[in-house]
Amino acid sequence: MESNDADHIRHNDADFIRHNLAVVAPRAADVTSHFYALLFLRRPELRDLFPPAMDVQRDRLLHALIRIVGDLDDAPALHGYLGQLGRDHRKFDVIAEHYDLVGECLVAALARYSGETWNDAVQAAWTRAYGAAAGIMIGAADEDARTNPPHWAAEIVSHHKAADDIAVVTVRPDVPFPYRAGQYTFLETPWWPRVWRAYSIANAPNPQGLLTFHVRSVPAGWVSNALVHKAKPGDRIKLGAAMGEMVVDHLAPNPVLCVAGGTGLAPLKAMVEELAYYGTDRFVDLFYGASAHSGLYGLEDLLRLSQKVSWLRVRPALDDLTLAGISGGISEVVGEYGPRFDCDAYLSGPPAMVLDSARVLRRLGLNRSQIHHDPVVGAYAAEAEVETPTPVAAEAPG
Ligand SMILES: NC(=O)C1=CN([C@@H]2O[C@H](COP(=O)(O)OP(=O)(O)OC[C@H]3O[C@@H](n4cnc5c(N)ncnc54)[C@H](O)[C@@H]3O)[C@@H](O)[C@H]2O)C=CC1
Repeated sequence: MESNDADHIRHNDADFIRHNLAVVAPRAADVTSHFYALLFLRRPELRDLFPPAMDVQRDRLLHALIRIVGDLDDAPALHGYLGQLGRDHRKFDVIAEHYDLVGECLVAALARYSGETWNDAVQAAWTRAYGAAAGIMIGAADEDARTNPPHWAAEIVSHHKAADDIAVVTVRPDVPFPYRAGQYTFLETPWWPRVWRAYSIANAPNPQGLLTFHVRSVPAGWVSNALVHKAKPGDRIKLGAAMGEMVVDHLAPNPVLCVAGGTGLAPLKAMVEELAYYGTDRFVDLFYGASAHSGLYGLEDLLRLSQKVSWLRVRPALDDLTLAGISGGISEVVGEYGPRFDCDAYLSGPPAMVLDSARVLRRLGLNRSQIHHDPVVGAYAAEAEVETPTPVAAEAPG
């Protein structure tokens, strides 16, 4: 496949691609299955780069395509996303020479499910666009390789159960792992090679270089079950590069609203820690909801911190119980106790909670630019290892 160094996708090509993706959308699962079948037929050895079960992988490809097509008219966003994707693919041992074959298989799979709407113009548009996208991914991966390893090996240094199904796992990477509070990363465990799952880092960067993760085991969740029930100090895992744009500016003057649901607390806890570290003047109102009491496993630490500093207020809520005068689902609670109109809001928890809270905040008058959360599939696919959410306006890292 022809490779194109252009760092943008032509306007006309974008129209052809959008139209074609709408045509194949009802058969999207077949397109991705066919794509991988072609890829492994042509280069069987590439099968070893992927996990034994391909369902999550197929969804990730689809989400990535949807995200790319959604950003076709926004060159900086597209560039940023593709760069991140290129860097992230280093952890799968993907190298530049794989990209041409991937492009050929993708175009062949699209052609097969496009029926009579497929023609030379559509093929040329996909080929050029893929060449440009691959060029950006390869460039970002090469650049990253100058300073970073493809992944970070790390040792588990502590493991404790915060509840029957929740573990707080702390690891020490062998070499420094650069990240910002609020970001997430993908983890690979020794029990499930090639199966990477996203978790947010639950602490701010610290001089010891330790990273903590909050993991809830979900039914049939391979990685989460291994991390909660099998992992112990001394075990070794791998981490992909840090990703995500949900970071907080500790110098801004306006208040911060955090809405956490269950283990979605992790990135918000890291952000609060970072604000504490820099001695912020920002007022932080943290709503923390869970469906069951065990989901409030992080409450004690937060309350302790809120007693020490004047800028943090923590308001827990349980779905069916009144706690400190508050009860109900966390998005309703936020709606009722209302944020300040000039705040920056950070949301993290189950996808439905994030979307619901965002809707509530919009209704209360916050702009889109004031509301921050990870991509609605991306980080949350973390624990949704089996039921992958429907790809609405979504991306999945990897
Ligand atoms: N472990 C991690 O690093 C991270 C985890 N997450 C995600 O956070 C979620 C945590 O789940 P659990 O601990 O089981 O939380 P949970 O089931 O205890 O729910 C937490 C809160 O979300 C609200 N909620 C749940 N479903 C809702 C819905 N359909 N509409 C509106 N609100 C809803 C509940 O009212 C509750 O207040 C998982 O989806 C996980 O993938 C997100 C970011 C990081």
